[in-house]
Amino acid sequence: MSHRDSLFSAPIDKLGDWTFDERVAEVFPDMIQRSVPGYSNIISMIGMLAGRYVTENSRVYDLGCSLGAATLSVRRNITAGGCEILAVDNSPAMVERCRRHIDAFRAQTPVQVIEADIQNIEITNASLVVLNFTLQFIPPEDREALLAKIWQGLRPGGALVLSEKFSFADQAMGELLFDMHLDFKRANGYSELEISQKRSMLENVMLTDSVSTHQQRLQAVGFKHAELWFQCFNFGSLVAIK
Ligand SMILES: Nc1ncnc2c1ncn2[C@@H]1O[C@H](C[S@+](CC[C@H]([NH3+])C(=O)[O-])CC(=O)[O-])[C@@H](O)[C@H]1O
Ligand SMILES: O=C(O)C(=O)Cc1ccccc1
Repeated sequence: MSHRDSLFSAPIDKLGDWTFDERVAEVFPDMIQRSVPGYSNIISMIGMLAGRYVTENSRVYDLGCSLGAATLSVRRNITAGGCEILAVDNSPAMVERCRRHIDAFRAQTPVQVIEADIQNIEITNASLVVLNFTLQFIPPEDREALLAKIWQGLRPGGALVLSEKFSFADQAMGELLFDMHLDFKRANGYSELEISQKRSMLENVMLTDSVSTHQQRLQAVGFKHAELWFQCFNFGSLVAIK
């Protein structure tokens, strides 16, 4: 169903900034699987968290949903009744494919796929919010305001899953984990040229924080509990409870 990512295999003249356009959307499942260590584990474990945290008559928000992988995992695992999933992305190419992808499966819980900037939507009555590798694309100065809005929109006891690529304060550890990620990409068939062209396109667009920056920000907006529950190299996921 999904095509192999060879978008950056030939030399590109002028490398612009990264965008989630048609071409990226077309190969996205292959790209993310080969680029993000732990991705499929995180997707299936978001489903397990949904089984625990999604309560009757509440909403789930999948912010930066891409093709809806997290939404589908959540939907498969919801046992509570009267729930609704809102899957939001600002890339028209992703939203169009996400709708088709989700309509291909039947299930109880309805899903609304919304084309919007997650910074502009309203969040209410949420028992679970998923930011699966999306906050890293929001300008750093806007991240706290977005998390504050999520906190406001969560029910007491509700959960936020925040998965990100991390930076590290310790330079030696940062280099080791970064290099292990490079090895992971090489092992998945990416060439040095593909790796370096993609890195340069992401440079201005995807700005990473350390785990402790994420923890401090979550605490600052009001989350009582926040912990890293998964990590593979410089990628991982936190869960925060209101
Ligand atoms: N301001 C924004 N508003 C809405 N969407 C945005 C914004 N900025 C970026 N996006 C969207 O966030 C997604 C990030 S990918 C998420 C993977 C998915 N969660 C998954 O579980 O497969 C992660 C990655 O590619 O590393 C893209 O689809 C963007 O269009
Ligand atoms: O490929 C990388 O180096 C990444 O950091 C992850 C990624 C995966 C898919 C789109 C953009 C970034």
